[in-house]
Amino acid sequence: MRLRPRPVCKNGQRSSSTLATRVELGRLSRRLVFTEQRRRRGEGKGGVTTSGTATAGVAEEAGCRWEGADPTGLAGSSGVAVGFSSPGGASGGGRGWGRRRSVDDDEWRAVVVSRRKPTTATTNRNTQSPAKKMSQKPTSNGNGVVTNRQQQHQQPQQRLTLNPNTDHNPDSYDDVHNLDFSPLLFSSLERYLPDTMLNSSRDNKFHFMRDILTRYSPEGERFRLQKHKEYRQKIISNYKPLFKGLYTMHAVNFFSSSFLKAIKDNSEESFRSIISEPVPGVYSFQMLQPSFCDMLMSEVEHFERWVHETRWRIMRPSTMNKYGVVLDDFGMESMLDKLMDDYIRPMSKILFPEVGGLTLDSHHGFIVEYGLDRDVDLGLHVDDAEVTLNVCLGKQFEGGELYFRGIRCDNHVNTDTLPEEIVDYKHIPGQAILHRGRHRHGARATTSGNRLNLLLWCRSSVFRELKKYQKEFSSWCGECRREKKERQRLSVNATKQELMRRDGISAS
Ligand SMILES: O=C(O)CCC(=O)C(=O)O
Ligand SMILES: [Fe+2]
Repeated sequence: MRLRPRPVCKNGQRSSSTLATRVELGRLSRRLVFTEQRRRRGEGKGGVTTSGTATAGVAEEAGCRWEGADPTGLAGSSGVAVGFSSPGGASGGGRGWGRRRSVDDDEWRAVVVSRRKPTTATTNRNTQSPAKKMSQKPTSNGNGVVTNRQQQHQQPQQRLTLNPNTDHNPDSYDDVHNLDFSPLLFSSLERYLPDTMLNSSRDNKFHFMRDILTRYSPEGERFRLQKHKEYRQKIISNYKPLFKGLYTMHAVNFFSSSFLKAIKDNSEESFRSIISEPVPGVYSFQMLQPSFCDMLMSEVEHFERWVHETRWRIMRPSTMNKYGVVLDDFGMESMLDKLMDDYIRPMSKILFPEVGGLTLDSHHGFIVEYGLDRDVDLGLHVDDAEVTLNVCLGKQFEGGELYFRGIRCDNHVNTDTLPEEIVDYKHIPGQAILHRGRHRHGARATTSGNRLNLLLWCRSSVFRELKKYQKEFSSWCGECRREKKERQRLSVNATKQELMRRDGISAS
């Protein structure tokens, strides 16, 4: 009857330009600089430990869920989960949670599986990312001598300064894809560059900072990230999409007009005008056009056929899914990034501000497939996400209802469910739901036909970083709120008793 925390995965970082993010990244940069100073003084364990904390804070985490063979060859010898905790004690425990095979709703059995995802591998098939270009192309050093950039960027002393240069206006790295670290972290770190570097080219600064940051990311983790990146790139360069139009965002072809209008209006009122709340904290709205749903399902079928014919070994969305595919792995990552940035974040900002709804900056996008000849059901679990988008694509099916069991923080994920928290939701093709990842849920058996759903787990690295410092109480956790109320009740009672006792004393 217990869920165990699932260590989380790392992924590339998407930027968000909120003030909170900037402040937070500023703080992380300072921590990184401090650690760098300690490392130079020979204190601590050579950067790995604390650096992990600094970079882990801004690195996104992905719930890469595996089934069966591990195509990257990185799985533990048992073939089961390889758990990762972020270095520096910033363990992922409780951020992502085990998934789940359950016989009935009340059975909480978690399978702890996790895999680090690669960092933002770009999915653009034709263009090489600026980061890649930066790292590969030999360039002129300005004296007409062509040098290898790697050498060019190797500075005799790779040091950051202790105090930031607050007058310096940092460059933006938002357009540099394929980064292992957040573009914001680079902007933030720029103020700590030595004076000689401050006015150097963006390319130079980028390499200088990346070399420093890389020292803080453990080698094993970098290896895993690299392997996953290669895995993704291999698929993308071999698989020929059926519908190319699905791989870039074409909003008018994808979304229903009511959804488009609400997003365009971009106000609380416009969002509330299209949503209903079938379960408290779960928002439902018409989202996808039937033609888009059909195309996406055909694309998935086409991909699965290609996998079968080529005997390609792919990663399933999770250990609990024998079927289903990770859309990010075969070219849809940038389209889904856009879906999160331009459509889901604006809504989450209004609906889920307290769990990082306004700073969502990375995602894990996949398709789940249910039916008697596919996965049948899904046990009770929480997602490795701050906000989850779940859209039913079709086809015809019976069963497959979602059941919800209340929102819980890490500390309370296994606590009892109150009667009012027990609510079911029936999927309708084209219809989306948006809920907190920490809203405990599962799916009942699909008893006939096939059900395919699009899932987008959206994450906020800022929220995750901040959460580390706020372990005591989560305003959004049902159990935390109950405990707080109980504490207040006890305190009021104690005060009353004390007053009565004093009254009694003075009366005698
Ligand atoms: O089957 C569904 O609709 C829910 C899937 C889900 O919760 C998940 O994959 O995390
Ligand atoms: Fe889920």
